[in-house]
Amino acid sequence: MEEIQSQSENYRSSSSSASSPASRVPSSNFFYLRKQGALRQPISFEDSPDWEDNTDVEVRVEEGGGDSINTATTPVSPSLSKLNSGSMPSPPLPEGAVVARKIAGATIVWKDLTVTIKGKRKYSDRVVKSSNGYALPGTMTVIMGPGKSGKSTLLRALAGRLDDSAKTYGEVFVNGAKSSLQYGSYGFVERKNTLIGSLTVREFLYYSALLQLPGFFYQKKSVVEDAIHAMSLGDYANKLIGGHCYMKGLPSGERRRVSIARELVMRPQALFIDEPLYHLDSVSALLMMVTLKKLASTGCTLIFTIYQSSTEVFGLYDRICLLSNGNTLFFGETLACLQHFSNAGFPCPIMQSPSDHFLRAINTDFDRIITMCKTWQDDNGDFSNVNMDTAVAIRTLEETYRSSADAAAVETMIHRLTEREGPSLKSKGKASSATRIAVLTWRSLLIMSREWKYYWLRLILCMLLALCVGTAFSGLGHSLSSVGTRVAAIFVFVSFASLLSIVGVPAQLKEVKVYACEDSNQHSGGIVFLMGQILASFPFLFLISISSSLVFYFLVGLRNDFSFMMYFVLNFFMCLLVNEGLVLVVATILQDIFWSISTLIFIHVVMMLSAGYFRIRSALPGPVWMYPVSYVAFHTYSIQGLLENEYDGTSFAVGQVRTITGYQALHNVYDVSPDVNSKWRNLLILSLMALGYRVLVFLLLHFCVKKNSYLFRFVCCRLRMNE
Ligand SMILES: Nc1ncnc2c1ncn2[C@@H]1O[C@H](COP(=O)(O)OP(=O)(O)OP(=O)(O)O)[C@@H](O)[C@H]1O
Repeated sequence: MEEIQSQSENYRSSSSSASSPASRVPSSNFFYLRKQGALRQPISFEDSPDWEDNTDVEVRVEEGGGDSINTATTPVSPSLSKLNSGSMPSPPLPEGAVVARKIAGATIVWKDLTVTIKGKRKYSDRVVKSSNGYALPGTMTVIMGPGKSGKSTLLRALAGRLDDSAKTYGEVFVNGAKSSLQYGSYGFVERKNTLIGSLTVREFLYYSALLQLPGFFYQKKSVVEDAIHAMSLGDYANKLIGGHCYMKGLPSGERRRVSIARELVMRPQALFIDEPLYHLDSVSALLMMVTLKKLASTGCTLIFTIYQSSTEVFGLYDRICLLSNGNTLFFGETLACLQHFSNAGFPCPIMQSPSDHFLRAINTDFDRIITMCKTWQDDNGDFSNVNMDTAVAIRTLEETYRSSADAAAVETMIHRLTEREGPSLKSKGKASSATRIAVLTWRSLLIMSREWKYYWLRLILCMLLALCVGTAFSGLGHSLSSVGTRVAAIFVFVSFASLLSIVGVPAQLKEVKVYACEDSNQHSGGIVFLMGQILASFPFLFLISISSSLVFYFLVGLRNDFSFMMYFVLNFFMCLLVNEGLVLVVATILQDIFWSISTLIFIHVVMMLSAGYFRIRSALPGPVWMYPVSYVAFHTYSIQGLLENEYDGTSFAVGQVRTITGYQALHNVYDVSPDVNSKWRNLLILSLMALGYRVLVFLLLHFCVKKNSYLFRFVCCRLRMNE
């Protein structure tokens, strides 16, 4: 807490303006007065960076075990020492201090940046309109505005992460050059945390480092520890992210910091965060911002979006880009923004949070509330400090900014930052695909073994089902009259066990979400994910199939031969593998637990109906039920194979002299083939189906999740509505 206090003390002295110095701010605004004797140098346009060819990276001194990221091999980037020194005062050198290298941040400049989004029909498809601004190493630049003002879109445009439906016009410069950010040089943290609850913070970051970075396993430990320290997660490092029955999971603030730490293992020069304070209380928000401020002080360029923040948190920002409906209402230092509002006729009242004031002035949603409360307001005095229609206020602020010295100063700064190219940010090495498959397999194995709802619950349910079906159909004997009942037993066991596999949907869905997040940051790939997933699932599926098959097999009294029994186990294993693929396909498309489960139950019921038990397959109506449903239903091949395995080479006595083959005994009850190799053909079809579903999942991941297709957006849209 001491640390937080000392950092929050600093914020009061942390902002000064290039064009609107603190002297212009009313002295009554006590939050924004510079502390006497503060070490911070005011930033001015004379401080614009000079790119140096010097290969040394500035060093910073940290007390033992300090929370900085050591960047011993970080390549040089522009020396912006003067600007860097502007964000936080460096502490004096304590004795025995550990020398840590600073990260060479990236200078990001955007000029006349416009983003249009296809399909966004309301009013205009221009989501960001001619935005100008810059972010410097060692500083925190915040994109602020009401909901749907284009904050996330601008952030994505700067990071080069817009999806295909968006078009960007204008220029983005990285270190003075018109180029995009390369792999490893930047990190992007999405608004929603996608973490793995069954791993500890340290494990989660370690596996993430293994997926992201090339090199030996032991080398990743130090980057993970650095990321843990940088995000002040030391106390939580060995805690399970999702908790367990006797322990609650990580609080939301710590979860958010873990999401950020994941991006830090790459030691990025720039970090983009969409809403770091999303759903955080005021204490967690302040702790988050102080931690980010500390991270920025190591040299990293931080850009993030914020909807609203407390006064204390607001004071920590270096620069603010205020958006409303895609228009830039202000870009510059935080103090200057207050001055800008004052100049436009909307001074921030004393004791009111600047961010609340800004949003109050430019958020059109307030108009509705004011109208709604008109009568009450008349009786209780005016609770609005902006006595103007919001649309007019926005126009006034926009025009005031356009003609202000702040806008001119930003243009001058942009010109200076882009007139010479600095060192380009090189792409960092990636872990090889083989390493990634091995890491994902191991990680999935760990998750599957720890999350009891993944496979353990299914194992218990399948065992119980085998016991129930086995006892219900026990003592059948091997007479001709038992054929129909035996077919029923096999059908019930296979169909119901496959149906029970649906309990794995939530876990599968989580895996898909983690994949989507990792893939968007290029930490994973479709094939890598599928290989890891399928390899890790093998031992669990085999365990389920062998244990439940054996119970069922012996209780019902199927053929007493090892090879026939092993075929039964193998067939049931393949059946579970196909079903796993089907579950993955549905979960990938629908991305929602309720809809995935409902759809899967419906698919299973339809497949059971067409599997040839309720009505023999050859008698099913041709269109739909026969073609294609009965051919697509994996139940058909599995049950057919199992029955052929059970009755192949058998014969039944009919009367005194006549005998019939197993095939003849069966073919009136279930559609089987007289061919002796048919059971193996059915097994092959099942394995091809398992493969086919994986290929389908790969295509869906590639074209729907990754490319953010219309289908995927439609589904996401519907889910957002559900939320
Ligand atoms: N992929 C997309 N397809 C269609 N419209 C989009 C897409 N992305 C953003 N938009 C639209 O662009 C506008 C700005 O969205 P954006 O997410 O950038 O705003 P925001 O300021 O971050 O808002 P919020 O904080 O509410 O998410 C919104 O009207 C949104 O509906």
